[in-house]
Amino acid sequence: MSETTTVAGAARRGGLAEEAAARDAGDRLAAKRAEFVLDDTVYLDGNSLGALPAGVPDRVADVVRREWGEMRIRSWTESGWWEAPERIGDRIAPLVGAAPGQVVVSDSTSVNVFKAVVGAVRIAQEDAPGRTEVLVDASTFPTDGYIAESAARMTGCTVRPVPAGEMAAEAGPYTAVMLVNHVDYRTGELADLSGTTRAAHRAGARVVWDVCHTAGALPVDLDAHGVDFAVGCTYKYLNGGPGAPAFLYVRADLAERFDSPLPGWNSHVDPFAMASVYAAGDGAVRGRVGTPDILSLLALEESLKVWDGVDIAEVRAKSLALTDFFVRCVEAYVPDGRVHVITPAAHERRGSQVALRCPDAGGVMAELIARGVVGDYRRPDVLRFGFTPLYTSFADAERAARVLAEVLAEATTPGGPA
Ligand SMILES: Cc1ncc(COP(=O)(O)O)c(C=O)c1O
Ligand SMILES: Nc1c(O)cccc1C(=O)C[C@H](N)C(=O)O
Repeated sequence: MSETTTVAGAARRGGLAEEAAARDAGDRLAAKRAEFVLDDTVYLDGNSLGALPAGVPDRVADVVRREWGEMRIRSWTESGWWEAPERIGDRIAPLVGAAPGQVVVSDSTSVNVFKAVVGAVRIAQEDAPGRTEVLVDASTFPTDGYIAESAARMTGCTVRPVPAGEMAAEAGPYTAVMLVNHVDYRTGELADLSGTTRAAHRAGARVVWDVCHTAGALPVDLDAHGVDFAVGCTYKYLNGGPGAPAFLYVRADLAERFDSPLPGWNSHVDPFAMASVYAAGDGAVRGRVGTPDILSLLALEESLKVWDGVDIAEVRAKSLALTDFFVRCVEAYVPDGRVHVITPAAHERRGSQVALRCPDAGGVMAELIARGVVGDYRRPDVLRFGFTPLYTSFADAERAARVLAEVLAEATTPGGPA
């Protein structure tokens, strides 16, 4: 590298580092970072596993020692364990634009995909028995595709993969259900929830949205858009912890018609009647199956306190500013042609991550992690950086791009990291 290039590079870096500092100083969400357990690492993997909210360890210890250790069985009633799936569902509801009573926290996202797809097909076929097609977005997270395939077989349907952007045009008289990922987990592309839902309904079909990558990252507005069913995980932007239970949304006016394919005793109208004949409970309760995972549920409940007083619209504004800024830093620092941004530039088509196509992405990410910048690698050639506005700073974005440029510069040097 010539001396002139080095000087020009330093000036550019200086400008962006100063801009990052100024933006952090004016960031109204900046104080939220102190509510998480973080270190000097630049953590850009909150779209896979959110960071630990600081209140969780003490709360979990209290649940284990006092509620379980001392109160034992009494806690099902006296500590509010039994109602936790609906209570915590109601805490998540405003974050995804749902009125109370429609969200239950239970099981994994995969299991909820099953409940939602079968439930939606049953409703669609009740309305029109000839509907035998399930459209699944072609670049779906794999679990949704696998489960849709099985759900389809069980309901006399077949699955047809269609790109998320073409779903609206592809829905027809045979379509029972469309299962769509709100954000493409690999590229970060945001699907058109409003238009696709409208198109599904125009065609007489039902729609199931997987909002794993948008819940807690941007306004989802499930009620406003008339979504039928939605599922989402709580361990990404909702910071519920590894394996935290997922949620299921069933629109209020469909609740009565939701015929769950997993009608466990917890979803019964009177579970402790221990009746031999099943009678579904009302509202969100219908989404339950068996005994809730109380330790994880209550850890999640504590995690959700970081959202007190937070406006999701403000989170979205910061997410877009962070991702715009990160892309600018990458373009300024990384030598031309070394990476290709595959996340759409248009705000209305972008989630809360930036994905870069890069040869030897696996080796590059390993080196980034070794240098304190944690993103993730998705095979074969994608570097993925998730931006969690509650704890990611503009300085983090600048440092991540700077370290990426260093790693890539060394990779082209004989004996360099990649
Ligand atoms: C879009 C999407 N759906 C589902 C899942 C996972 O589902 P589960 O929580 O059942 O592992 C993930 C991530 O793991 C995901 O990104
Ligand atoms: N759920 C995960 C897990 O149990 C282990 C490792 C990663 C995950 C993920 O969440 C992956 C994530 N859904 C993705 O978008 O790639």
